[in-house]
Amino acid sequence: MLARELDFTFCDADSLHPPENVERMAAGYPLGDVERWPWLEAVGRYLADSRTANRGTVMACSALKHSYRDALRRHVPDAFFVFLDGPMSVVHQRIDGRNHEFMPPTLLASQYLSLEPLAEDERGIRVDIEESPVRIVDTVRSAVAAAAIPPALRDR
Ligand SMILES: Nc1ncnc2c1ncn2[C@@H]1O[C@H](COP(=O)(O)OP(=O)(O)O)[C@@H](O)[C@H]1O
Ligand SMILES: O=C(O)[C@H](O)[C@@H](O)[C@H](O)[C@H](O)COP(=O)(O)O
Repeated sequence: MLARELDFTFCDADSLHPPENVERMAAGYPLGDVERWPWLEAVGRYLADSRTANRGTVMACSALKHSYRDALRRHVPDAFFVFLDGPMSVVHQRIDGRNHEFMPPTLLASQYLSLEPLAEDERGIRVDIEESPVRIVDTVRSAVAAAAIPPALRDR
């Protein structure tokens, strides 16, 4: 939805996991840093290639830790992160009600344990997942547009 509004391409980072990561998650085991680094590199490369092709991309990605986002920023330094924030109970309810190719709902708790919210020094925005999708897209679109204005020209 956001990609459509921005006229960007969309990619789900789930599609960039190597098969062994997919097998691991499907078997109910959480990934660790070791398994995530090659995946994050693939995500970063995808974003850098999009940039080279002058194409904006919305990447749906569980870039849970600051260090993971640093890895992505090494490929695309001005990446804008949208932190979809909300209580675990809400996410639990939602993923219980969906069909996912490989992620069992039992892995959710470990995702929250790894989660590091966006820090002050990170380019991006936090949005509340209990808002409607339309409202979230609107908020993000405005934030992306505002972030595109050079700091020296803001608030004039
Ligand atoms: N803002 C929202 N309000 C209500 N339901 C939502 C919202 N965002 C996502 N959902 C629902 O939550 C479920 C999980 O969403 P999904 O897009 O699969 O999440 P993920 O970000 O983990 O890929 C889906 O059924 C989706 O329709
Ligand atoms: O780093 C990880 O542990 C995985 O990337 C993991 O986060 C998985 O990809 C998603 O949780 C499942 O995909 P959804 O984003 O669709 O829930």
